[in-house]
Amino acid sequence: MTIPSDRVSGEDLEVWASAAPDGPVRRRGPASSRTTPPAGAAAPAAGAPFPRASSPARDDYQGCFGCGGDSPSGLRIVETRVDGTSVEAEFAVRDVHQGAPGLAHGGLLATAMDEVLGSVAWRLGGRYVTGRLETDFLAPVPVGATVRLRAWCNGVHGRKAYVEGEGRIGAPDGPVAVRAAALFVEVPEEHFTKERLN
Ligand SMILES: CCCCCCCC(=O)SCCNC(=O)CCNC(=O)[C@H](O)C(C)(C)COP(=O)(O)OP(=O)(O)OC[C@H]1O[C@@H](n2cnc3c(N)ncnc32)[C@H](O)[C@@H]1OP(=O)(O)O
Repeated sequence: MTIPSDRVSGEDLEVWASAAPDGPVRRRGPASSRTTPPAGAAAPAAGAPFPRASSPARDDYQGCFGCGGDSPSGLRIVETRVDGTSVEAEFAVRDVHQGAPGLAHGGLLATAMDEVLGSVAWRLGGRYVTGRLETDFLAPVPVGATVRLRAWCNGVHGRKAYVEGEGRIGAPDGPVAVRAAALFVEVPEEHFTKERLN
């Protein structure tokens, strides 16, 4: 078997400078250039409130798999703290979220990151959709665990918002299980109506 030359080893775990509220975070390699703000991107002012106090996408629709209360097997993510630079949220991993027996499915952890990163994007003031989502899975998450999520914006450039976040097991300072960096793209209202089939 040929091992790909770009395979990431444990030694490649590096400190990646970011606007994380607690300073640089550790990733398996840097976020790609597609999720890193370009030179000239507007950086959110430290400590300033988000332009939008809440996210209409969350408040107005309970059918969302990530945050809605009407989705029986949904993640039911609840936001626990919002300040000018970050959003914190959490959800409990249930049996219906399993991949391997007793462990959360990775795709659902990516969904959770999409949700909390998206909440940050919507608080920037526009209507945003995920264009690209990069996810690092760092530790398995057992069923029954609470995943503590946190996300923040690294910069805005035109229609593009660069958002990053992490999910920790059990407590806000618990082991990091998942990290994500994403590019959100601002879209007009018609985006949400023109493709609807019913
Ligand atoms: C509280 C709310 C929580 C919500 C959480 C959930 C969020 C979601 O999951 S949204 C659903 C999943 N996402 C989608 O369905 C989006 C589907 N994709 C689309 O509609 C389009 O491809 C869309 C809107 C992303 C971009 O299309 P379009 O509007 O034509 O813009 P386009 O010109 O292609 O791209 C705009 C810019 O973004 C860049 N871009 C777009 N996609 C990507 C990508 N995947 N990677 C890198 N750059 C990208 C383009 O290069 C372009 O950059 P520049 O302005 O510098 O030239």
